[in-house]
Amino acid sequence: MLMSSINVLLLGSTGSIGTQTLDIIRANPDKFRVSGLTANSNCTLLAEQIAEFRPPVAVIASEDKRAELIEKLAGRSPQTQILSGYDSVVDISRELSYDVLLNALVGFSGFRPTTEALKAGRKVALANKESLVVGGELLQKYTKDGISNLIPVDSEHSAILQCLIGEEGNAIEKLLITASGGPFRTLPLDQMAGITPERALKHPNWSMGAKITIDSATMMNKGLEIIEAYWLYHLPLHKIQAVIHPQSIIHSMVTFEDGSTKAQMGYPDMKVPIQYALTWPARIPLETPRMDFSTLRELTFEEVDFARYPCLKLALEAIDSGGFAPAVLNAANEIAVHRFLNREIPYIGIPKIVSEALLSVQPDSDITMEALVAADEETRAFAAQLSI
Ligand SMILES: NC(=O)C1=CN([C@@H]2O[C@H](COP(=O)(O)OP(=O)(O)OC[C@H]3O[C@@H](n4cnc5c(N)ncnc54)[C@H](OP(=O)(O)O)[C@@H]3O)[C@@H](O)[C@H]2O)C=CC1
Ligand SMILES: CC(=O)[C@@H](O)[C@H](O)COP(=O)(O)O
Ligand SMILES: [Mn+2]
Repeated sequence: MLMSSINVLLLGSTGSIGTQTLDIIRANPDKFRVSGLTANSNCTLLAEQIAEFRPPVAVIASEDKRAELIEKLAGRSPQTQILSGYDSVVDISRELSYDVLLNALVGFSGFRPTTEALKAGRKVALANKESLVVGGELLQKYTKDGISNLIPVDSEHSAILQCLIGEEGNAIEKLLITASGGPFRTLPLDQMAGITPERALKHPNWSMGAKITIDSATMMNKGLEIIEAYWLYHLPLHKIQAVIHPQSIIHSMVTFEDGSTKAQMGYPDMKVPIQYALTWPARIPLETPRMDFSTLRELTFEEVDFARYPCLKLALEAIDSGGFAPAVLNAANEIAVHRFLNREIPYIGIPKIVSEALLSVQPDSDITMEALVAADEETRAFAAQLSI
């Protein structure tokens, strides 16, 4: 039972996770308050959200959208301080008064806010898996005992967290991270070159932002999630395995040393892990379809074929190499996905760019936030000019 309301700073409020988080907050006005909202450039939706939730602070990261935001808001929430610029997103993560920061930014843009919040001893509910991919090693310094101040929103990592309740002190033999396999799980390999952005953006089970939807198709998403699990749950890599489960009903599983395997299930709905991350370790009611086992026909599983999903292999190699390799992997992937969506490169160009970047960009310094930012920039420049 929650005793008092939870003040949420929501970064990326206009995105897929951001809007679903606001649905949860709207449904529970006595349990949650909004401390701050941020968007990149969608000032129309941000203005509506500010008018509805009346937060003390809101940030539009694109400086040139500030005037438009204020015009659209038309004085509907005079108590909200309007800031602009990406640095303001980082600053409020460190300085604002709130109980939990929900990081629903996409890509590298989430890394600095997560780092600053954790460094300042704040609690972070993390959807932005890229924060841990880029900076897992650095962030270890700022996380307390395990995940008490860093709570996963990602459905697989939430599933693992739920499986681990009551298992303190019991050794884990394996984490099984489920993957849908994306829209091209059964496509003949010789047809991969012709995949269009429209087809790749049709995820079989989940409705999500564009970047993660392409990552799901290539299974880079599962690679990022294995790295995320590595830093969250502190297990050697050989104990973290991806398994294809096309129905996305089992969100992940944990096998213990006595051979018992726990699985967390539910129809695909991100509101479940978002709400759980906000209220953890408590649960509160949520209106979402309940599992109906009388209509559930099959739960199937397949091994991952690296020839079909080379991005997953690259991600495993990057975390095995350590150092800056995961940051290079992430930056190159972001640029490659962007170029694919812009029709500059074919679908099969995505792993080519990532692989070239991993071979070519090799920063050599201590891992600090500044060095990771520099590695990200260097890799982006490299990946943007690579001809495929
Ligand atoms: N969607 C899902 O179901 C799931 C998502 N995740 C993870 O959650 C994160 C968010 O994903 P998703 O909601 O799908 O992404 P979306 O693209 O839908 O939303 C991204 C949000 O971040 C803002 N944003 C984008 N770039 C910047 C930037 N450079 N500076 C500041 N703000 C920025 C966007 O603002 P604007 O709208 O103005 O562009 C938007 O509010 C990702 O890390 C993803 O991997 C994990 C599991 C499931
Ligand atoms: C909902 C969620 O957590 C996504 O990360 C999802 O897992 C993507 O689906 P894939 O299993 O296809 O990567
Ligand atoms: Mn996931």
